[in-house]
Amino acid sequence: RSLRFVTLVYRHGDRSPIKAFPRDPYQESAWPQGFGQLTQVGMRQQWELGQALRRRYRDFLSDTYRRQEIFIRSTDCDRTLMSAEANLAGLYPPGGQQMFNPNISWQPIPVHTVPESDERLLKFPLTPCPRYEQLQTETRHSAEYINKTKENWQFLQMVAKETGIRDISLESVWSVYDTLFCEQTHKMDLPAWVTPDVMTQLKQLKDFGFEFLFGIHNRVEKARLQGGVLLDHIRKNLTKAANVSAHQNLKLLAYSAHDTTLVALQMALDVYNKIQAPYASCHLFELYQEDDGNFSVEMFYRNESGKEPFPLTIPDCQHKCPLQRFLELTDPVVPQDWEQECKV
Ligand SMILES: CCCNC(=O)[C@H](O)[C@@H](O)C(=O)O
Repeated sequence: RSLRFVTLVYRHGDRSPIKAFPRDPYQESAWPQGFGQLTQVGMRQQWELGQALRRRYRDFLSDTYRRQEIFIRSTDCDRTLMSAEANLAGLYPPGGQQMFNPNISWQPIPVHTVPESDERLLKFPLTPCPRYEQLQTETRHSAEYINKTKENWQFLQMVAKETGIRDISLESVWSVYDTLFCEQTHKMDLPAWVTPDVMTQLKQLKDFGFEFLFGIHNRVEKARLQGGVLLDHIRKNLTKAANVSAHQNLKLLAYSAHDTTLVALQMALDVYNKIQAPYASCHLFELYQEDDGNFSVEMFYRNESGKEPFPLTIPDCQHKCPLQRFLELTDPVVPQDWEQECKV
């Protein structure tokens, strides 16, 4: 059997906080490049992912960059554009001939994007979509959501007071954890109220926030309106790759995106492990042509550096999933007409 086509979806590397809460001792000036920017830790994480992919696909990709075999698209965000560039530096270190300067072991490779206002594929949740908002309202009335709010009411009040955020909720608390996580990662002293137990509880609430976005209530319909849009695009490319002759050049499609991109996609595939996609984590789709000529799809998830990606299996299929079966099983979470299905 032979590997015919690969699609990658990865989260950017380590970044500075998106924002600071009002009473945070560290405001934007505390960060070298300000908020939301890829750090050198993040650049290294992406370069390392690129090197791991180079090893994994050393017999699949040409060892020198060939423009027809790879296409990279990123959201129009500094951290994702820079992540893709760092990733490519690891994936395609130029061989002798390709070095445009003998002192620089790097070559430019295009990273495509669309303006943020036109991004309809890689940034989630996709809005505006009235039906999705309706599902979110229904989710807020679910027992799970109401209980979670009740169980954490005192805690959320404490966090509101300590942070100076007035309207804190299960849906906004993610950014308190995120900011503190970034500060902790970069060895900045945390305020005294942030004990290890507080961080643990904040992390749990942050993870619940991701569940709220794409699950808890009516996961399948939420998937049709969210992650299923990206999955539809990926399915179309897998099907196209299975229908062109073997020397079809495009071998690798890479999408440089966000944690919500990976979570939306994995919720649609029903393979989400309930843990926020880590920095530079990568979901892999590999299309194989078997000896009998049929095609199968294998999925992997690399969410720990230095470890091999682990196999992901879509429910009701085996890890090596025949393409037709993969398409049948994912039909329910792919929108027929997104605009129409968003109408209420
Ligand atoms: C409103 C802030 C949205 N957050 C982002 O864009 C981040 O990149 C986030 O998705 C991430 O992956 O860290």
